[in-house]
Amino acid sequence: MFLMKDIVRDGDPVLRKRAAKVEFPLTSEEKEFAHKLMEYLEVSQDPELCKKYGLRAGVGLAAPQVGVSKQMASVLVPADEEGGKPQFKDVIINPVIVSESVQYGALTEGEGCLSVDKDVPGYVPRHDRITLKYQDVNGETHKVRLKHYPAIVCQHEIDHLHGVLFYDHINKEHPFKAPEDTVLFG
Ligand SMILES: O=CN(O)C[C@@H](CC1CCCC1)C(=O)N1NCCC[C@H]1C(=O)Nc1ccccn1
Ligand code: NI
Repeated sequence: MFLMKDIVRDGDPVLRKRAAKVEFPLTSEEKEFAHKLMEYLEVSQDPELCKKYGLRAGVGLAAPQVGVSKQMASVLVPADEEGGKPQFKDVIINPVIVSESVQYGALTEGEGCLSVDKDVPGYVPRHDRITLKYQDVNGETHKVRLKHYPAIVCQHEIDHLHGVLFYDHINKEHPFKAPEDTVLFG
């Protein structure tokens, strides 16, 4: 199981590389790796296990964050209300945003990253709605329309696969200035 010691931190060049496309069928090692990417999120979102293993709870984890420069990331966006099913849950492989809203969305409290230990305050403007195409571990292609928080999370993960970190998007002069009619939420 991945632990915090396995998570690569900002400054390591692997976080600034463009990750390689994944070929199908996946090797058994790649299948196991994809499972571990999701397992981290599941364990970290369980308060007891999170504490037991000293994890930082996360809703996404990209392969480069554990030193693997491959186009693969796990996303687990919890249900809005207790006990509901997750808003989005899958390991997205070779993801491509095929269309995106003109309108921006941003988390009111800004973003963080398991690979960035410092706080970087400011809005991270992203597309409020996206159409995402990706392959799952079985090589099945999915095309999903996401909006608001799930869309933000997937864009944060896809950025990692392109060597981009959240604070690259923060306006240096006016960190809490967002583009016109940005949807602020969270
Ligand atoms: O690339 C992936 N990462 O860097 C993990 C990040 C991904 C999110 C950051 C903003 C959008 C995607 C992550 O999850 N976090 N960032 C740092 C600490 C907090 C943590 C978080 O938001 N946790 C959380 C939220 C709701 C429910 C449970 N846990
Ligand atoms: Ni991150």
